[in-house]
Amino acid sequence: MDGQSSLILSDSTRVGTRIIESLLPLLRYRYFRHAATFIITLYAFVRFLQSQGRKISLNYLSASIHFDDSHGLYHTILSWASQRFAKARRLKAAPNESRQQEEPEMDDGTDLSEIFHVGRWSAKTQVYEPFYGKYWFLDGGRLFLFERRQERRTYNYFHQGDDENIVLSTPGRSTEPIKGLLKTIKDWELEREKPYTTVWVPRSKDTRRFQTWKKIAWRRSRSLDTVILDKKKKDILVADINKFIRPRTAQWYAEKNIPWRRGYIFHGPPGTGKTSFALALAGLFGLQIYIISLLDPQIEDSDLILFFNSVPRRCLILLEDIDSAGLVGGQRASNSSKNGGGRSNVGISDEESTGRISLSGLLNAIDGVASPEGRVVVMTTNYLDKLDEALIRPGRADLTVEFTLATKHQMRGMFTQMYGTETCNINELADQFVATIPEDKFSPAEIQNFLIQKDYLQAVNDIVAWKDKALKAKRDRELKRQTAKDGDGR
Ligand SMILES: Nc1ncnc2c1ncn2[C@@H]1O[C@H](COP(=O)(O)OP(=O)(O)OP(=O)(O)O)[C@@H](O)[C@H]1O
Repeated sequence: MDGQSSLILSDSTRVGTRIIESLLPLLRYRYFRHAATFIITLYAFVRFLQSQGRKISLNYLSASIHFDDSHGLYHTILSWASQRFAKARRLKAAPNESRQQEEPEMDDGTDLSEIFHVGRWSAKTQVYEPFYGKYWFLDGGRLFLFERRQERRTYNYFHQGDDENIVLSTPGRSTEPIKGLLKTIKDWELEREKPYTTVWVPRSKDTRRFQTWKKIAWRRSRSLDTVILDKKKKDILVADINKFIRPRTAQWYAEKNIPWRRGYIFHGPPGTGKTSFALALAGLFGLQIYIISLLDPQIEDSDLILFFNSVPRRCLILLEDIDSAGLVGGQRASNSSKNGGGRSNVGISDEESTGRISLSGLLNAIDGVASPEGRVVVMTTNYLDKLDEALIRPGRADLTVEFTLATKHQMRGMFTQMYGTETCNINELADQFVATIPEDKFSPAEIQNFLIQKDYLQAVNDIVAWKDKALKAKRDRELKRQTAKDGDGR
């Protein structure tokens, strides 16, 4: 420490000591002591009255609606509040990875040859939410309170976690004004350029006691136009869901005593758009998506029933790659293993199997008595012919939709979609592009992967070389597979 700073320190110590010394005589006066005690007591009393008054007014003189974070509207309200209280003094940096918010459309400031540093960029594009606490505001001349709370939950001896909820309150005894506010918030959400889809997956086994599902994403809905399919197939499915989810249909099912449920099977090679189409359908109809992986070792038959029973009334349940879950041929995995067939995850024995789902367990969950009405189940598979008849019978799978390797129509659509905004003769270039690639050889995912690396001229110029190389690679892989199979057979 240099001489100057030690001088300042000793000066301030001396001043402090002098103040205390000058106050000491005052404390000797009785009246002063009484006055000080009175002021402190009065202050504590006023604070007590204030807090009690607040409690009484919130509990008895106000109406409120609570939303926990598993509620479909939770993120809509939070997102609305983030805009409304953007200037609040205490904000919380939104966990971008879980919210999957829209990326701010700002220039990243670097050209393609420079290294783009995600950390530096994301520091500039951080999204904020109101911090936990209370926020009073006026809407339509009425006073409201938005409260964001965090509550510690003990799931079991080893596991604790934080659950969040939002409470909207208003003075008075009726919740109607809050419902009116919620309508405003919903309209605000609808008026946003593109709607969002909420994606849920099951919580881990230890934390399922209080809530079954965990939100993993809240993302912009994929537009149906971006999944390029045969128009007829698309129209049939869209019309089917559109009819199914209407209240009138629900009533009809109830009158006829038929369970109001719908199931679809999407089958086809990998990368042909099965998952993308399911997501786009959910976005189109405003359905939340619940994804169940039958390969999850933490999922047993009883869990499946719990999952199906705890989804909301109208939603889309996505059961992906249903053929790879040990359900092939209606038997547990062990049988296919003993027969030596199938892919590795199918061909595991019961003892080795980490998956604990049986076909009957899955069928029970789908048809369960307590399974909610109005849900749409989409099952995806690469191998329709390997599925058990029981799974694909009408009632469980009402429509079966085939997804094929890219047709000329699809390749054309993908090309125009990729470069449609460029100033070029898009139709002519698309014709040129499509003329060079054979149909039914590449998946739309492969075509997409090629296109995203090129501009429109490169795409047209490089497609022949790419096609030859890709076809050769496919032939080589097939040859290797065949040789390995022949070797095993010997
Ligand atoms: N028909 C299509 N139209 C537009 N894009 C497509 C189409 N099919 C696939 N894609 C693109 O390919 C990628 C993979 O698609 P997706 O995951 O939907 O395929 P999938 O059939 O579900 O594959 P898998 O059977 O391996 O699960 C996505 O990025 C998607 O945009």
